[in-house]
Amino acid sequence: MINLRDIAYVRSGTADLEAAVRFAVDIVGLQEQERDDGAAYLRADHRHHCLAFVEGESGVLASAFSLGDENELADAERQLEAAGVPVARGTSQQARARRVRDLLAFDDPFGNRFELVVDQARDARPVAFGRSAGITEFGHLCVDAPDVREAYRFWSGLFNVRISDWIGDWAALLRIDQVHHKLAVFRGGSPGLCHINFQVTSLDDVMRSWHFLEENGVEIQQGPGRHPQSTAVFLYFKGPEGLTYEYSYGVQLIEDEASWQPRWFDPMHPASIDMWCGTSKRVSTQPQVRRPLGADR
Ligand SMILES: O=C(O)c1cccc(O)c1O
Ligand SMILES: [Fe+2]
Repeated sequence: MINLRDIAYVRSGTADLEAAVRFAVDIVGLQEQERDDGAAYLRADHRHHCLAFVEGESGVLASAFSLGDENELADAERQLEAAGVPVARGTSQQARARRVRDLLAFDDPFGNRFELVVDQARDARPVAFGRSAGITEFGHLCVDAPDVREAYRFWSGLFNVRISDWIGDWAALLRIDQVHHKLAVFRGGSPGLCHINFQVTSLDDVMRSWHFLEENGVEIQQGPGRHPQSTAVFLYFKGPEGLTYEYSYGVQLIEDEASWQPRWFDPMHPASIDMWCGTSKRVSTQPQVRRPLGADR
């Protein structure tokens, strides 16, 4: 089993690097750590960066997890190849571009590109946030997949990934440590990044950001609301080129691994994504789990 230690970064292609960076800094509140060779690195916490925009075609390029050391990376390569998953070992140039010591890349069964990295650079300085959104850390990443249960079988079969909760077969919330989830898989017609999440310090941060985003004409995708799964108060909003961001406050920890029982939330009810809504009778026979990216994907 491959032991994922933490999420590391998301790399996203952008046709307008300046617009992507300005939004990430001025609106989301991240720090522009540096630019280098057509890429811009955005920081939220101790990581050198958690989001890299790369000049080129729009769309997610890769999502990365960190492993413990080079031995675990070599072992992961062996295990993936033994499972018939093609692996590409990163070059020193690619590692440098990611500010890691070494990496490998593979695709999930649906074509989502993932990278496993070791020794992601850490920055010991305080984060110089673009605005005071209250961000504490890069919280989780969510990818799209046509078959969420197949995605779960892939991740739980090869990695230390456990199911924390289901929203029907529309979404799987997956943990690799005590945090309720660091990886989520949403049902989508094609591979892609569903959203990237940042944890914030307080409920006030979520609500203040809501007003800030509204005042700045940013498209709110959903929320403020409260997820019944992690119990986090959330707010999804849309950045340039369809990149959806999520702030959330209050994600629960699963501290008693042995006794945790995954729950199955009814996707037909809006309260399954936002427990503050949908108190009227069931209003539709269609799944109400409004994907943060909208059902059209
Ligand atoms: O935090 C959660 O529980 C959650 C639930 C559904 C979808 C999400 O994006 C979430 O972050
Ligand atoms: Fe989320």
